[in-house]
Amino acid sequence: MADWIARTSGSVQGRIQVPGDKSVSHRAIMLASIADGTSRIDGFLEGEDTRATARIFSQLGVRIEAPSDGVRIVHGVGIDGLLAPSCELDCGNSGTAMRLLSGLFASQTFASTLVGDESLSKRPMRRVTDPLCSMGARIDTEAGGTPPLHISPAVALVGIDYDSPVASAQVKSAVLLAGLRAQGMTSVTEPHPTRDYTERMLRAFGINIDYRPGFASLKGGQRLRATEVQVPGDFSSAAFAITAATLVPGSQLIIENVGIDPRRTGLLEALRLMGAHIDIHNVRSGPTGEIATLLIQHAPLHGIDVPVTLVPDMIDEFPVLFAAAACADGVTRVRGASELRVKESDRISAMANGLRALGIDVHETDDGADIVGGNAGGGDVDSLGDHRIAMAFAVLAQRAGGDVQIRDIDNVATSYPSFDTQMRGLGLGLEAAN
Ligand SMILES: O=C(O)C1=C[C@@H](OP(=O)(O)O)[C@@H](O)[C@H](O)C1
Ligand SMILES: C=C(OP(=O)(O)O)C(=O)O
Repeated sequence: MADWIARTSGSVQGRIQVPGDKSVSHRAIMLASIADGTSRIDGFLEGEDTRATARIFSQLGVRIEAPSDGVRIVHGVGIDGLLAPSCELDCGNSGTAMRLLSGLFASQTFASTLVGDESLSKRPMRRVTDPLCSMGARIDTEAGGTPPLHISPAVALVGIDYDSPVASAQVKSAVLLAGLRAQGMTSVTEPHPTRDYTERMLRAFGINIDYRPGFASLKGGQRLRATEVQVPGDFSSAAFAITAATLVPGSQLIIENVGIDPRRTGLLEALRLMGAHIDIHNVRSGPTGEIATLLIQHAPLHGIDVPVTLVPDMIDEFPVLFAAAACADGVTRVRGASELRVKESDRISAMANGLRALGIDVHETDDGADIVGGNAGGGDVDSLGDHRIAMAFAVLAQRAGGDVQIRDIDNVATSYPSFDTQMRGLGLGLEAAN
């Protein structure tokens, strides 16, 4: 189990591109694998989560070439061409992989078992198995609704008009992917619009799909056509450098080629409400939403009540928002974010405990926290094996009064393997502990 030591260094300076978007990379492999023909993916995230998805399709008979870093050539086998697996399919740490694949495999005529690591094995799966089973799928979980998922060969799925109780792109995507091979129409309505990459990318792969914010609908029985996918930089990875540059005096940072879809960039809004200086330049449209260059300068922050409507748009960015709040003047209140308790770790407690270990006052609630900005000191924090908790504390340490030891950082490789090298290149104080 590896640790980091992170500490204040100089200002954050430079120009970077962050690795490819994780959500788009997962979907690109999945859709290209079940398409007719050969697809090319550029900018693929070379992370453990997305590589796990690619490995699963290789185990189902899809030939996937990796001629160079970030490139995949996927020889699609068609929607009915996947082969029965001869082993359990390992989704690693990835909720996205397990939930989306449960939808895709629910309609297959072979049995499959989806397993995950210790963290994924604790995450709730009924949010996907309930709607899938009401379409006719047969999926068994552990007693508490947790993995492994044992998916029985499908008889015939029927379309569903699903009113999702949770704002989750993973739930929406699982139902839509099952709908590809279901009889009739499959529709999903969400309580709050979430990222629409599945919808956009299905359309790019030739599927006739109707969608608008908070709603998507498609007819079963269509086939996918191979295409080229250009994966944008992952805003959720950019979030760490954005926050570091905001927090450290004298910083000036440029991040190029980042996806700025509004369903992903709630953190920009929240940081701006707190006083951040972030400019967006060179906006252009791409197949998965707008892409831009971000220019960030240091600015002193003040506490805010994070608007509840922003929560789904920044769902993966709360760990680093907590870090920003710890350095802000006054109290930052987060509410309506109970989903954070069922991510790779319970992200509310993980952040609250770590912040307290550094001397920051935090009051937890069921669905959020009040973070009292102050002067963080050095100390020892446990990431609980959660990539985003580890990276958030690496950012906060740049403003701490002493060394911060961050425990259990290996899982950073799931989403951002080059994080430490890239951050050191920008001037952050971050090294492996021995
Ligand atoms: O669809 C996706 O790619 C994702 C959706 C979000 O999860 P939920 O659907 O559980 O909100 C997000 O937290 C996750 O990192 C990726
Ligand atoms: C929650 C995350 O991913 P997943 O749900 O795919 O594990 C994340 O990357 O922060």
